[in-house]
Parts: sequence; C-alpha cells; structure tokens
Amino acid sequence: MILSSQELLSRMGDDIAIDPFDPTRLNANSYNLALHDELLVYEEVVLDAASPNRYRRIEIPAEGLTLQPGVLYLGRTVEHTETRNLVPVLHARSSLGRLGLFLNPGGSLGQCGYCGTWTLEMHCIQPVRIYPGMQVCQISYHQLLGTCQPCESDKYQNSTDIQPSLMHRELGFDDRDTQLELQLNFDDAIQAAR
Ligand SMILES: O=c1ccn([C@H]2C[C@H](O)[C@@H](COP(=O)(O)OP(=O)(O)OP(=O)(O)O)O2)c(=O)[nH]1
Repeated sequence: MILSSQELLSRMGDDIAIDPFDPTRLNANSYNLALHDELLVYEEVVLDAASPNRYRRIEIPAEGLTLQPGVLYLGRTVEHTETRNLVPVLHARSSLGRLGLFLNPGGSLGQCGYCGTWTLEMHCIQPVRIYPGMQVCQISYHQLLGTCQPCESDKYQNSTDIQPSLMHRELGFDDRDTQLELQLNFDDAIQAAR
C-alpha cells in the first residue's frame, strides 16, 4: 500500500522527514523532489564495476545546462529525507520522460531507514536543457509488512553529496585512500595550497 499525501503529512516529523519541505509539492500519493545544482560525469572510457571510476563535477547554472545523449549524469536531490518503518521509493516524473530524459529508469527502491540525499542517475535521448531546482522526481512511501531490520550494508547511508557507484567495495576493492575527483580549477587549488 502506498501512503496518500494526507497520510504522508500526518507522519511528517515521526516516520518521515523531508528537508526542505514545501506542502505545495505534494501530489495525491507522492512528494516532488528537486534537482541540486551539481552533476558528476565519469571520466573513463570504460567504467569498471570492480574499481572506483574517476569523475568530474559540473555545475548547472541558473540559465540551464544542455545534457548530451550517450553520457551518464549523476545528480542528487536538494532534499534530505529520513524514513522509518516505511519503504521510500523514488520515481522520475513523467514530464521528464516525455522530454526523452530518463532518471532512475524503473524507479529506485530505497531501504527502510534510509537517511540522506538521493543520488539520481540521468541520461537523455536527444540534447535537453535542464535547470537547477527543477522538480524531477517524486518520493512515495510503501507500508512494510513485518518489522524493519537495519540494513547490513549501508554504503550509501547518510549521503550528503552525489554518490558514485560503490559496487567495487563488494568486489573487494578497498578505496579508502583513493582520491578520484578531478579538480576543475586546478590553478586555484595550487594557489590555495601555497
Ligand atoms: O537511485 C537511487 C537508489 C537508492 N538510493 C539510496 C536509497 C537507498 O536506501 C540507498 C541504497 O540503495 P540500494 O539498496 O539500491 O543500493 P545497493 O547498491 O544495494 O547498496 P547497499 O548494498 O548499501 O544497499 O541509496 C539513491 O540515493 N539513489
């Protein structure tokens, strides 16, 4: 069963936290979440599931950014959510699909107890312009049969930034000392270090 917006509202501050929250973004049985103004793009010819992949960070300016087909973009929600005793599920808004822009195709099942911002996976069919703060997806809440057990793996728990894949940890790669993000302003970084 999916919570109605009325039920969602009544559980705010208890089983559900959405921050920031704007009641005008409530739908009949979901709440619209917005796109933060940064994206990550991998900088690899071949992505390797067994090791961390390099990436660079790009900003979505207020005047918009044109996404290109054939590129995987990772973004994140503006909102930080916390969910207890319910299963949060994220779905793209159909208005995006109608522009040939696909976000978390098939929807994303969250774990009961997930706290954090949500990493969003996006790709497009033809060039499409996007804007920071766009309401791109909706979160809905499913009732759970039985009790919620803490998840054994919590790779993505408490995310506050866009989180690239950590699949390599399952495959035995220890990335604790690996620095992968490419500095866009390399000169600025050198100046700051002086
Ligand atoms: O597109 C998504 C899907 C999920 N999540 C969050 C919510 C979810 O609770 C958590 C973990 O997701 P999932 O269980 O699908 O990831 P996993 O690869 O199985 O990792 P883990 O083994 O840590 O569960 O990440 C996102 O931010 N974006």
